[in-house]
Amino acid sequence: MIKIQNLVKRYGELVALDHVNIQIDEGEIFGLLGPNGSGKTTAINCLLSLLKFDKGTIEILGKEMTPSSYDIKRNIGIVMQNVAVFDELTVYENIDYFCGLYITDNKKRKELVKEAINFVALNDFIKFHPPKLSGGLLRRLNIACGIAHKPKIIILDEPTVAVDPQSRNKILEGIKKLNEQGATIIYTSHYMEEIEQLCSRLAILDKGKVIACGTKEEIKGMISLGEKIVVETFNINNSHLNKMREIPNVVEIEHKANMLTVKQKNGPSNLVNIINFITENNISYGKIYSEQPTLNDVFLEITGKELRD
Ligand SMILES: Nc1ncnc2c1ncn2[C@@H]1O[C@H](COP(=O)(O)OP(=O)(O)OP(=O)(O)O)[C@@H](O)[C@H]1O
Repeated sequence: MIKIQNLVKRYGELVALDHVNIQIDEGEIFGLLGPNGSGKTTAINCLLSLLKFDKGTIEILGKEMTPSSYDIKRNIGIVMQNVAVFDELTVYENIDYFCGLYITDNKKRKELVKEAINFVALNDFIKFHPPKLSGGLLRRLNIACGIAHKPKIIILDEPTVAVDPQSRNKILEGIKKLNEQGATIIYTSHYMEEIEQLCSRLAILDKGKVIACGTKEEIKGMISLGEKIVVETFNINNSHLNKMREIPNVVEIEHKANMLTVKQKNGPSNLVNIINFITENNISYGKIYSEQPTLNDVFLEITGKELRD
């Protein structure tokens, strides 16, 4: 569906995209994850030919994307980071206007607008003007305007920023539904939980570079951290902690407020080893559980900093 090769974009001295390679297949929900300023919006704007870039090629639906590729653009729905609707038009009129840019048949457009309104659950607000809507409802209107014409590719640039949890869930459910109906989705976010929940594959961007790309499992497999074992303990001392560091696969130990976190490399009996140590040393414990690495752990191990620094 989309092939980005060796994309370089500079703003003066700043290299905003540094030889980015990404391929997105039909039917995927592809996540672009990265901290603020990592280049997500720049990548989207290059993809849409809204920005000129310095080097590289972009193909969409098998053809080179250029500013005048209207046949390709007709197949793309875009939901920008900043809400872009007309305050003078009602909810209904806004969706009808954006849909009308692509669909000229009045009857068909009416059906599509109705469908989009149902889809984002704005039925009770169709006569409202945007300034009267809450932040979450406004974002839902923005989405309806971007998707009403049923495009093959839908690009959403951080659509849940500053949205209440209820609207956020509705937006995420809606994106899954659009994908089930056949749309290929590109979703940018700096929330790793959303990307984990939604996306089949993802690329992690940092300072304009793709530092990891693949399925969640592939990306988590790139790092040495296998799992984190967390134990609620009450009488553990420094001598115990030092001995635990010698248990096979243990790479890091932290003990804070009665919670012991043991980071381990992949291994067959990590949890058993920790439980055995605790019981053999008469350490009293409450909860004990094992956590798989998160995308933040991947980011931390590769870049040395937290995703949300
Ligand atoms: N028009 C511009 N002129 C100069 N620098 C820019 C311009 N637009 C973006 N940048 C810089 O390019 C880098 C990438 O910005 P971009 O907006 O693409 O990142 P982002 O990952 O989308 O961030 P955010 O999550 O904050 O939207 C940042 O360092 C930003 O300051």
